[in-house]
Amino acid sequence: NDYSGVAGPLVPPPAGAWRWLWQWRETAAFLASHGSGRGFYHFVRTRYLRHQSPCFRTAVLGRVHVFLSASHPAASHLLTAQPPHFAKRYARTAADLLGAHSILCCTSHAHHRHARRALATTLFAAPSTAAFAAAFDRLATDLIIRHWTIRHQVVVLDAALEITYRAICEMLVGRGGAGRLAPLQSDVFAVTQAMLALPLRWVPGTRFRRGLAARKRIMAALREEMAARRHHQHLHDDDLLSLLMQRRQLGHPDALTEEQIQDNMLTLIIAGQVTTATAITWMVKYLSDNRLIQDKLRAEAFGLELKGDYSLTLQDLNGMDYGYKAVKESLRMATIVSWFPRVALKDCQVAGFHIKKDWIVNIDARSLHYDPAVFDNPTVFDPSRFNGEGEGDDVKLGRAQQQGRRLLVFGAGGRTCLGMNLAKIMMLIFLHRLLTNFRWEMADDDPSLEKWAMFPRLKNGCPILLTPIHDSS
Ligand code: HEM
Repeated sequence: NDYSGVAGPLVPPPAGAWRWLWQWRETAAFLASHGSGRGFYHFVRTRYLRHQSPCFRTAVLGRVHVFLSASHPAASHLLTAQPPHFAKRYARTAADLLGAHSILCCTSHAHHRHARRALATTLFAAPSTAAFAAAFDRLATDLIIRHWTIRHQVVVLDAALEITYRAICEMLVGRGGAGRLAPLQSDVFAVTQAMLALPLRWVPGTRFRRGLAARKRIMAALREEMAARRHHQHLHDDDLLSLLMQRRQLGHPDALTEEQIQDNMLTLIIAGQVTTATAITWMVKYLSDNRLIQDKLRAEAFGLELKGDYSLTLQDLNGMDYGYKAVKESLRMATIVSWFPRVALKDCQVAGFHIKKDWIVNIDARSLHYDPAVFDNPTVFDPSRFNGEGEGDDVKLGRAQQQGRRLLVFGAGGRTCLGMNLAKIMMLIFLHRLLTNFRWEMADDDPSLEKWAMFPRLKNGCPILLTPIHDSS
């Protein structure tokens, strides 16, 4: 699918009454691919093939959607230049579930800038990143060394969801507050599941209604936590909630309101937990399919010569050169967030295509990550494609540099993922602890994807058979 540079016509839909039929069929095909084991991207791939263009038009649930391959230069312009006539747009259901103030959903550039500055300056300061790595290492060690040692078979996705949830909650509300959020993991899951559901808010028992009810319980818990902190004047420095509440008390220019804080706490959990757990799961799967790479990574991990009951630091993670490449390659192959939606605020041209006001342009990262013109042998898991990426100069880019720079796993421009360093830290730590304690292989090779999942993931959750290192070496 090398479509870069090609600007074919944006095939118009049939006219008149046939258009309704076409819209209905497109929606039905989209929902059918979601509800099948092939995953929702099947819908997109088949349309690229049909239209033989980097851009095609479809209609889902009454909205016109344009898919634009991120291989096309116009796509990176849309992401990085953030032209004022485009705004980020998730489905209405996402805004209902995450809240009107969620950084993921706010469409106004000014509101977004304010929320992003408030969150980025508090959350991602260097000391909090080191503390986060230490907390995640404690959780991963507890899981892999203490719990997995007595098991022969484990399901990676379940375990990864559990520890990413706990790590993110601890970062947001501290270890004490995480106790209040711990019982709400199933509610967070219900909100995630509802994000792609049909918005049947008045029909009892629907996924969307369950998601809204779950959001209410999470918001109530966050309100209680904030009230308790205010009551006891209990605003420590070391978690995000305290920092945001302090700023509010002090009237800081980057302060968020109570509602903005609550919506964004939920957003960070949703944006960070399932994405990272899914990425960890795919990484484990790719490495069970590529045992030589698994062994090479293990050699690097043992070569770090960390002694005794060590805890991993950011400096240790910096030494995991091949590990880092494996993380990047897993992210490329899995492309957890397949496309990034933007809405046109007026009629305009994109890559020679006429786009009308209110159409959604989805910038498709997956087609870029599997484009052979950009990534050599894109269906092969090969961390060494990034060898030599940090070397050379900008004028004459080597192939590895080109491949590294075109990666779009965390988006680009002003809406780039706020948690990308945290996600990479979690993946590297998990990888290191698994490699240094076990060899593993898949216990069930069924490639089917989970139906109706927000991000593509294996239906079986990636069950693996573990062999402790000291038994097999
Ligand atoms: C492997 C894991 C992750 C992946 C693949 C991922 C991917 C992405 C992508 C592609 C975007 C941009 C979407 C767009 O432009 O439309 C994004 C945005 C975002 N991500 Fe992540 N993410 C991950 C983990 C995390 C974590 C751990 C957090 C925080 C705890 C997080 C918080 C956010 C936030 C707040 C945004 C919105 C940024 C904005 O709009 O300014 N993500 N993520």
